[in-house]
Amino acid sequence: MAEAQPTLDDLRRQIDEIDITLQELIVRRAEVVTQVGALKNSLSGGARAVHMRPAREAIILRKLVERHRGPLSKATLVRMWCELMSASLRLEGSFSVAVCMPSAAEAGYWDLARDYFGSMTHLVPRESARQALGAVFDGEASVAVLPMPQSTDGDHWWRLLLSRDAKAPRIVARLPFGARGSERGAPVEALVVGPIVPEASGLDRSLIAVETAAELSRSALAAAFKAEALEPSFRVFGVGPAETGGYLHLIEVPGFLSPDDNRLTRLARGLGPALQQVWTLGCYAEPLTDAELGIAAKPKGGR
Ligand SMILES: C=C(O[C@@H]1C=C(C(=O)O)C=C[C@H]1O)C(=O)O
Repeated sequence: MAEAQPTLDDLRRQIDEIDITLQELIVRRAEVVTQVGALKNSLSGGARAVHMRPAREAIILRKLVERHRGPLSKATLVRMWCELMSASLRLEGSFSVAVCMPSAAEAGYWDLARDYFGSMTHLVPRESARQALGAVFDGEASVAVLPMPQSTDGDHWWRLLLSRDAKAPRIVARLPFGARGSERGAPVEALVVGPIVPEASGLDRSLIAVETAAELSRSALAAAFKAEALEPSFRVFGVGPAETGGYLHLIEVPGFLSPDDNRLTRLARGLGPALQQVWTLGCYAEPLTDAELGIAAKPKGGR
């Protein structure tokens, strides 16, 4: 005899049981997070600290995607975990995000911030990248969501990060990390900046600012990086003159580079007198790819 099909009530009863189990687990997770927050507060010695750990979040999201199965999309699961981790972060202490939003029509950074930091995190709009970053420097916001730098930018906000102070704000994440949600306007990319010590997630890219004398060519700069096995990509080439008269370049390299990495010392030596200064501005965990997220390649020209 064929087994009886479950009724709608049977299936809903199963869903109700699963929801109870899920909720119990979420309650337990929140209890552990509260302990993490207390531990972080005791380690920071009472100083006001930003508890976000983007590298740890990237590791969690990558593992989540790797072990996922079944019909629910990985992109949706990542979005759910982003909401969960941001809610956790708010349990540990105050957390808010200043977002570069020049006008109501340019809401791309807001959409990215909301997708990553969740709909309950306090987002504050600022008219320019410089103002959003200013909110972090003034302690009005924990982190800022800023446009990915381009050579054509009128205002190079990353120049405000040229500091040797270990507590200065740093680039710590890139958005979107998961799939793009519904967004307004043309798709944009952003960097997250905050007073957080950059950490390696295992698959990272680092951002370096290099100040050179005006005459140094792109190929000479690239050769010096390659000699140290640092494959450079120039995000911004030769804006200047800097305060000290040289030219500033924003360069991205694969991997995690801390300020005391000896490749930087050797790079400085290799560049010789043409080099004036090198700064590490932070790093970001490489975002999940469409292939990792199980998203089919888009047809050329389409979205
Ligand atoms: C719980 C932590 O704090 C935050 C919340 C996280 C989470 O919910 O898993 C992960 C990283 C942090 O941004 C942590 O640092 O482990």
